[in-house]
Amino acid sequence: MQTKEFKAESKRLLDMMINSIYTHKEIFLREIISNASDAIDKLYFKSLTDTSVGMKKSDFAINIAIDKENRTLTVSDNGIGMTEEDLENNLGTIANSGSFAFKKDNDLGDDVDIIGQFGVGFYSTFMVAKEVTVVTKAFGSDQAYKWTSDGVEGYTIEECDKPDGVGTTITLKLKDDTDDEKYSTYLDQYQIQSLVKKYSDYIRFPIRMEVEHTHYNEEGKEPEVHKAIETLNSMTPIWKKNKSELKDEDYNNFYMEKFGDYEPPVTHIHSKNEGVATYDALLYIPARAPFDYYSKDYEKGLQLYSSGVMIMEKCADLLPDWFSFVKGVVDSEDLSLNISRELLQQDRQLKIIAKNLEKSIKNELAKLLKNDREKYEKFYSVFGLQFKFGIYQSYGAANETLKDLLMFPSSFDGKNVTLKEYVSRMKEDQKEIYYACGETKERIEMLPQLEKIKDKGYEVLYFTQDVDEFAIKVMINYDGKPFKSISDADLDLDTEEEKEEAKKLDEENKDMFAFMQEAIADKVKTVRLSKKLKTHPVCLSSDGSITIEMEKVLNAMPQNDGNKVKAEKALEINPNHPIFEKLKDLYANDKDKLKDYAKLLYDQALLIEGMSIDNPVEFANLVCELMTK
Ligand SMILES: Nc1ncnc2c1ncn2[C@@H]1O[C@H](COP(=O)(O)OP(=O)(O)OP(=O)(O)O)[C@@H](O)[C@H]1O
Repeated sequence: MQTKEFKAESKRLLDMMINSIYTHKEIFLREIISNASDAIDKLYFKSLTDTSVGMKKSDFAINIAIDKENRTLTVSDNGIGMTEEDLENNLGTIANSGSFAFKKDNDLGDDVDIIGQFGVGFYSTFMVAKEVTVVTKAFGSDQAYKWTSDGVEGYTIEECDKPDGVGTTITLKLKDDTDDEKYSTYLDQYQIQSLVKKYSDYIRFPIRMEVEHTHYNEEGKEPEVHKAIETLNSMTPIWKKNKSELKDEDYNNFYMEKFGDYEPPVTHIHSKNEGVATYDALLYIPARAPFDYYSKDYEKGLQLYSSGVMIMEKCADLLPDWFSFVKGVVDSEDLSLNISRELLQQDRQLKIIAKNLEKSIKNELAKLLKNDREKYEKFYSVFGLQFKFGIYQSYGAANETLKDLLMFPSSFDGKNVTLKEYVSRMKEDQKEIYYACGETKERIEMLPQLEKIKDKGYEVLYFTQDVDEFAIKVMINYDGKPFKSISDADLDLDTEEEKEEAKKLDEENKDMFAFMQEAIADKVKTVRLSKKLKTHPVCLSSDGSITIEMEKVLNAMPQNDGNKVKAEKALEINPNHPIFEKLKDLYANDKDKLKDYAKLLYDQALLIEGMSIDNPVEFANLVCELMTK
């Protein structure tokens, strides 16, 4: 049996490389700058053991030059350079990475950081250039070579002069502009400056370019143009620095510049991790939500760097939805990059990093809540809603992370209370966590059911956001204490004696309640005596799993049009209110009128709950009738 090697049609392969790997043409600059940085790192590494290199770290640099007239963009480095053989092997062979081999063969240490690994990045230049020329002189060689290619037909190598010594100069002759693609954008100084900032800001050697500045003097006078060589990259990322070197101001300035916010963040988290996953992270909790935060246009994610090169602008997998407001950067050398560096391969490392980050964010927020309540509450008023959505949408998976970050206004003093605080001050005989739903605190305060429960000294959480009740239905309980709506049928507030009494009264008036229920049979399932009302005449309560508040929210959703959800409602009558005697009287003497009363009381109860009544005209007529009789 004979083993044969696969053959590749190199022209087609090159075409595929150039045109199908990358989605953004602009990354070509990142790729050639990364190559220049690798070449410098190689020579720098050599200089550590070989004095004949004769260069200090500060002598190394990458230079960019724009020539608008000739439509060329040039990137040069004073790195290790390439021999004729290197040119054949590295630029003439697709998927051969001299850099990867170098990394494998040498024990590089912390000071050298090789980026290249796939042996394809260089070919991305052909996305924007119709011809690429590489002039290079390898360290230790007297001869320089020129490699030229159009990226289609092949390449040529010839001897040449390179007066500026060891290193490599790559010149791209840009393609002609078309209607769809303006390649001349890469001849624009600002575009190049911004691409370097975007992708290569943390390349550890200076990237320099001659930059023009126009100065506008007095009116009427010609503006002056100044030219100067400037370093375009910041080189050391702030997250690589030691925390002790940095002040809050440094962190805040970096945040505002990088993420375009005009307000400093609430807080930052700077972590350096080694072990199962090695990474540096610098995260920020913003003080305000971007305008599109609560819309589907908002994209969550952290900026992802690998070896100082920006890989992804918004890596969504690094943040759970409930912390989608967090901004920041993660830098890791451990990631398995996809060949284009635009995507990650399914990565276990990434999952570990994401889990760690989630924990750090949670801990930081818990710390803020503990140490600076005012600041936390301000933050919570902006982003707290996201936690509730998080619990609801994750079907409870986020409970553990988020339960102690939640807070709700309290019936005690109207101030926010956490669930932990609520439980810690529950009355001795209290078994459940009470809550009441309504549009505003003020509306909830008016709910008739609230009175008796407050009299008992129990605290009630006020739910004013639509998602509140949905979220706690998913949570079911906190610390073993179940949540209970004050509109629930079985609010167990009475003593045994009171219960006995109520049962008797219910029994005695069974027929009357049944009669009333019949009058409003399409609206309520039961009419019964209330055990939770104190001074108010009536209230509604729900018997099934859908509460009245949920009915309100679900039916308000546009997609629910025509398919209305209905809570199983009960109309409850206060036996201590004079209306009860009146009802009994009507049941004995004027049953027709009792029917009207049932309708009116039901509508009243709806209004108190903040719901609209089905037939306002009928309601108004009935009231008028009563007034005029
Ligand atoms: N400026 C340069 N100086 C010296 N050698 C270079 C230079 N540019 C490219 N090379 C050599 O050419 C090889 C191929 O470069 P290419 O950009 O295609 O791939 P890479 O950088 O190795 O990997 P990746 O695809 O991950 O970027 C490099 O590994 C390096 O050996």
